[in-house]
Amino acid sequence: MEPIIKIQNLKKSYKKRKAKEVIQAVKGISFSVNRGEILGLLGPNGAGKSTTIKMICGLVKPDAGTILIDGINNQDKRLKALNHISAVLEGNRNIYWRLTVRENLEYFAGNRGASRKEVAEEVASLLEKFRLKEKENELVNRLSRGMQQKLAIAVAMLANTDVILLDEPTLGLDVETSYEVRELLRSVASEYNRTIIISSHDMDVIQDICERTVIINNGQVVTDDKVENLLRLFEVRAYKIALGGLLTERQLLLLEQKFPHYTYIPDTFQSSLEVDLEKSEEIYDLFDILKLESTVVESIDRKSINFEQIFIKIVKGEAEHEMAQSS
Ligand SMILES: Nc1ncnc2c1ncn2[C@@H]1O[C@H](COP(=O)(O)OP(=O)(O)OP(=O)(O)O)[C@@H](O)[C@H]1O
Repeated sequence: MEPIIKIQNLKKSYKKRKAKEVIQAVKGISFSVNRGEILGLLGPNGAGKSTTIKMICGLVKPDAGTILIDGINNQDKRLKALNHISAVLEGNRNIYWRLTVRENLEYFAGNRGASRKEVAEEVASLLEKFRLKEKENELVNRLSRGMQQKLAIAVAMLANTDVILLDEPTLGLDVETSYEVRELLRSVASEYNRTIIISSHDMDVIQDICERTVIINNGQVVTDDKVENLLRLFEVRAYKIALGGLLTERQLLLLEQKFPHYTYIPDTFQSSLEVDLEKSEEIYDLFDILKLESTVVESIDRKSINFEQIFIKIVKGEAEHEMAQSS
């Protein structure tokens, strides 16, 4: 099936107002988004995520490259392409702060030209699904951040677009509401077959609900893979070893040469050593180094790695070997 969004070689530079300096925010980004998929768009601060999202929504004009939305070029046929997208960006500007929850839902449902009966049914179902019923007559500006966020997502759903773009959907939410929003997003994608693109710094949320992630760094895509694959790829050869004493200078030097990204926490009674192996066989090299000074190995465990740690490795460029071996 054709992807719902296809981005090819997208570029965008900004000119700084006073200085003559040009900032290349996006330097040739390409990726696709499949229908019904929840995709995480990640990257450190300033990587180019917001610029990319704004170009997809037609808020910023690219210098080069194409964005096809359901096969329609969003430069040539802007309105037709944008009919497929709704966005909940920073500050939830897609809802009216001086209207109540119910008024917002009725307004946006009515906007689509639905009949009174349809509007009433849809509003009732969304109030129920998003657990907003008890606050239906509350003004938006008096709601908690979590309630506002749920309403903003409900309103984005009302537009009936194929794609919903969300910028930091769980930012500032308490744990319980964050889980509720995650659950809602999962069901929006599966029950209503919507495609969701999430930009977030919360790796827990990404690991929890995204099937695939596109990681951007310095204006370029550095990883485009399923979350599951990345977790498997990185988990498999990370070891945590408890040692019955300290390592010597000589051992540390050899470790540095063989496993440049090792972590060593010295302790006279029980030191800890964490090593990422490129190949499983390298465990023997590690044992050779330990054997040199007859270091006692008290335990050896597979280190569990979460998505946040993987993200940091990828962004710091420490992941080249893992990525190269998987491709
Ligand atoms: N309107 C603008 N004028 C000038 N420079 C800009 C503008 N918008 C973004 N930039 C610059 O472009 C680069 C990419 O910014 P962008 O906001 O796309 O990154 P981001 O990945 O969304 O970052 P964050 O996670 O901090 O929101 C940054 O260096 C930023 O300072």
